[in-house]
Amino acid sequence: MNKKSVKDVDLKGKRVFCRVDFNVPMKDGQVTDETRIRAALSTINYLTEQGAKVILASHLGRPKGAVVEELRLTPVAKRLSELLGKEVKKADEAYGDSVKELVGTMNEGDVLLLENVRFYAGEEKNDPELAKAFAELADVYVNDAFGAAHRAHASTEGIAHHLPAVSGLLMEKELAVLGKAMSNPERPFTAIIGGAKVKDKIGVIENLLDKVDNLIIGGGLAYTFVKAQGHEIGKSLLEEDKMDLALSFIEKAKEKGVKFYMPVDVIVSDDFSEDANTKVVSIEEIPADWEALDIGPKTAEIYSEVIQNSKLVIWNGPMGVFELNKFAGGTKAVAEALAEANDTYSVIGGGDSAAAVEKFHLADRMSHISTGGGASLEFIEGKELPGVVALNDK
Ligand SMILES: Nc1ncnc2c1ncn2[C@@H]1O[C@H](COP(=O)(O)OP(=O)(O)O)[C@@H](O)[C@H]1O
Ligand SMILES: O=C(OP(=O)(O)O)[C@H](O)COP(=O)(O)O
Repeated sequence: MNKKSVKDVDLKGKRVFCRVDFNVPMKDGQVTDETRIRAALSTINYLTEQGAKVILASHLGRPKGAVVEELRLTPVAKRLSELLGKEVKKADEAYGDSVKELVGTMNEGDVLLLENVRFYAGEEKNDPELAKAFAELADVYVNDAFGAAHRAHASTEGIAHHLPAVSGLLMEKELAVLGKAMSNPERPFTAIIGGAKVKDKIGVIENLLDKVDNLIIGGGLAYTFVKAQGHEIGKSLLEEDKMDLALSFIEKAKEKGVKFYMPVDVIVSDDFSEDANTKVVSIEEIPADWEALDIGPKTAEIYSEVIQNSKLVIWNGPMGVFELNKFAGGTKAVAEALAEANDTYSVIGGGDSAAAVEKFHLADRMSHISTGGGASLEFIEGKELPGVVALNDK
């Protein structure tokens, strides 16, 4: 990476404003998935070991510029403190005199977590005044929030214009892993794109066709392609205005010699529920009143074989509605194939894909689970991430 990292600056005794992505799932005031907190530990430990005074900042949820009690970061500070094995002070604000006072009492190696930066309207607007107010708290800015790097906000972008600005270790790792995957991929290189956000993912497919050897389409995304080829898809997910684009991708794949895999069979259902009637049908035989909610067993077998024969696989988006056990088989088969493919480097991106892998207890058998869904997609699409662009060049 051509951006400076925490390893390139002197941190001893410095006040460091470190933006992290602690946007974690919570229930009844408890953190229910701490993946993102754990992922930030290496940077936080590095900063404290170097003798920095560590001021952490994060958003949580989408409070839209107002204080929302359930979105305070207090439970996160508690969990972080347990994981670090040391006290983490928690501020009730994210800038201003009370925070300055707290920072003034910090010793080298101390850790302070600011309040949710999205309690202030200026955060998402990238208000220069708020960016300046954040910057006044510190001597150095570190961005370790890969999951929010696609947002140009006051704490992810604006602040970087006021202080020496470097990446954290997680940010560096995410960019290195994804950068390697996209620029110098081991081959055969396979991308698996599924899920339900058809609009968001169309751009990714276009860019991927220039890079991959195999492109596998699954999940709700598949049926726009199936319909575009003239087949009945019943009530399956469809983005009608993307059908021409879908066809153009199939053509582009042919021109580029990319093998394009689509489901050959699917599990159809007469209702979107666990007690619905289901059956396996070939892709040409989806009944008009039914909805395809998972790939079928033949498709799962074909996809698994492609995975086993790949050296690098990027997977974003489940193959079916894995939240319901009846439609989890395709996603599970893909996750298992990735887990068993020992020679395959596997990169999982996207909140639901990561959750699926967790659900099947296969997370530790993947090579890299990205902390960013939207961010990893935008990176793979070839877009520049504002939170990275704003950092100092090496
Ligand atoms: N055939 C399908 N029909 C409807 N929804 C689907 C289908 N396959 C997968 N999904 C849904 O897609 C959602 C995940 O999509 P998406 O948000 O695009 O993935 P990710 O978060 O991994 O990027 C899941 O909730 C899953 O139930
Ligand atoms: O959870 C996040 O994004 P993701 O679900 O795409 O991984 C990030 O914390 C960014 O959050 P945002 O999409 O509210 O800006």
